[in-house]
Amino acid sequence: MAAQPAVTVAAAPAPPQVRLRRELAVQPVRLAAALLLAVVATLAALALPLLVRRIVGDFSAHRSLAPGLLLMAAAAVVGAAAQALSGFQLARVGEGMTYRLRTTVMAHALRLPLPVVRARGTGELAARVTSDAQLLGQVVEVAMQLPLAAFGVLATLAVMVWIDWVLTAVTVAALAALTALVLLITRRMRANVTGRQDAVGRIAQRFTANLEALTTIKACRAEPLADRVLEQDAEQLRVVSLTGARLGALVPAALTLGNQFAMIAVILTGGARMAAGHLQVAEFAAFLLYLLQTVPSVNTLATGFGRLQAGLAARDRCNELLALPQEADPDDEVRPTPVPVPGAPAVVFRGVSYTHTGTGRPALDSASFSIPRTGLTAVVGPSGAGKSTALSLVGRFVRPGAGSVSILGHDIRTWPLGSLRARMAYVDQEFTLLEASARDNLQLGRSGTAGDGELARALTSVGLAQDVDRLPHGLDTVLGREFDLSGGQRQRMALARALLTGADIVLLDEPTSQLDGLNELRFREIVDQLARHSAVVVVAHRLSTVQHADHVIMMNRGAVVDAADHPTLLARCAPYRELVAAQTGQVPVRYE
Ligand SMILES: Nc1ncnc2c1ncn2[C@@H]1O[C@H](COP(=O)(O)OP(=O)(O)OP(=O)(O)O)[C@@H](O)[C@H]1O
Repeated sequence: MAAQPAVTVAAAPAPPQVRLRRELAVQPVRLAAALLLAVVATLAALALPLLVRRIVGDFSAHRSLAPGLLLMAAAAVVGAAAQALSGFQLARVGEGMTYRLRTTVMAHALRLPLPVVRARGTGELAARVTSDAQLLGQVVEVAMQLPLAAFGVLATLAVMVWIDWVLTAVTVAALAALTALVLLITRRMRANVTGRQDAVGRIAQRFTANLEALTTIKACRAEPLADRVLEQDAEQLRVVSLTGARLGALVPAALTLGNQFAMIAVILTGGARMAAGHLQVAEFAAFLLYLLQTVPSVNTLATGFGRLQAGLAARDRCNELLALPQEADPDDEVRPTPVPVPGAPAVVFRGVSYTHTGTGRPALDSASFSIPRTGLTAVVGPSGAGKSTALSLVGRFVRPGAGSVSILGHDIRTWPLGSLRARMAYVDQEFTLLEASARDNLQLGRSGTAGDGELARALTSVGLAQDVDRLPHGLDTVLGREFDLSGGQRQRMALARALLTGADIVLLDEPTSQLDGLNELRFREIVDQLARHSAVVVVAHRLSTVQHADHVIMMNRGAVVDAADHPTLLARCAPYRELVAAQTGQVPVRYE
């Protein structure tokens, strides 16, 4: 066997965090067009009160109103068209960013280590790509609207200064008080949105978990219990949302109040100035129109800050997920793929320990064993002995806390993850199928596509050819929803998948649990076929499988008790004898 290299592998780097400025710069042309159109819309809106002033002047001077009216209509139409086009461009930029964010977060989540995904929960992770991504998408619109609204307000104020600086000073004083109030409210909104999104994640997680366990819930009549727990989550979400709604409701109230104060102050001051002869009626009318025109921009500024805070809170939640390291090593892409050492065992465990997150007791405790390059190896032992955990370590779904694992003569850490898994086929306890066609499910894990003949041979080997033929679209039937397979059929489908991969190491976790007598016989034939060229490792409870194995590893409480062939273990290993006796109904198992 090759000497074990000293390997130090850092955790994989996370993908880049979501940075709004960088995201906005991805579509510069579209963004520039949106900005330009928005400026046109603002300028058109600014022209309207000036045109009103001109029309009032024309009216007093008995001049024709037609040119002024025509100009006004043209400014209104151009402004409206520019506003609509700008909004659409912004929406496209926003949707583009949401798409990138969703795909990045989903791709990252799929590459996280299994224990991390389990600890987080599927529903909670799903909430990040649904509700958080949506909140973040609206930030683009807001990020553009805020400077434009600020530009609109400033440009309007400049024209207002030109008309009457005293009235403008009164307006600015009223608006400043309003802005301070709104900023105070929106600052508190960000923390509230984080709390609300956390609560959305919790409810999504619990609901998903309950749907996945729906058969058990129904069978145990546990619907009321599930209702109660879900109601608690919904109540938490309601309470945190109410706090947000309270803050949100304060913003329009503050806006209305501020606008009304500004209007009253301007009317009083304007009346006094007109009485003193410092202001004309036409100027005052134009000023009032400008004041009214600032209202939507000020509203946009105030509500935009709130939406921005919500988007930033969602960004922080997505970034928190993106910061979690992936399971692959950083240099996986460039690392050379090791060549299997001739004659080296398929798998070697040397003093391997592993403790599942959150549990105090190691599931594997200094376990050492070796699995030959070909043949059938059965891993046996009482429930909770650590058999499935050992398989997870071989597939590098988890990494050892101590000790080392070698695959085909090389430390497992030297294998790029993709190359390592390409050498293995793994059939888990749930015989999972993807929501995809039977054809795609069969070819999962295979490097090239298989022809119909090869697929048919694999299906015949596992006794599934007729069942697949009976599906409405044969191999092209999408499995998982209305057309599903029975537990035993799924199990055989997973075996057919293992057959088609041509892997060096085939890991089978309790593969016969749902097979009838005939199919168990078939299973043995398939395993014999596989074991001629591969190392087949079976976590087995059935004596029939164990007796048949070339090599048996007996485990208990995370340790390897003994390893040899079946007759040798029967002769020298008392716990193994007890296990076999229990299988044949002779004596109960007494390990603990
Ligand atoms: N995802 C997990 N999180 C926490 N603890 C776990 C997890 N999976 C297994 N364990 C614990 O690790 C120990 C070994 O479990 P493992 O599934 O490896 O045993 P096993 O021998 O395969 O059992 P069985 O024959 O019942 O499937 C058990 O004590 C179990 O409770």
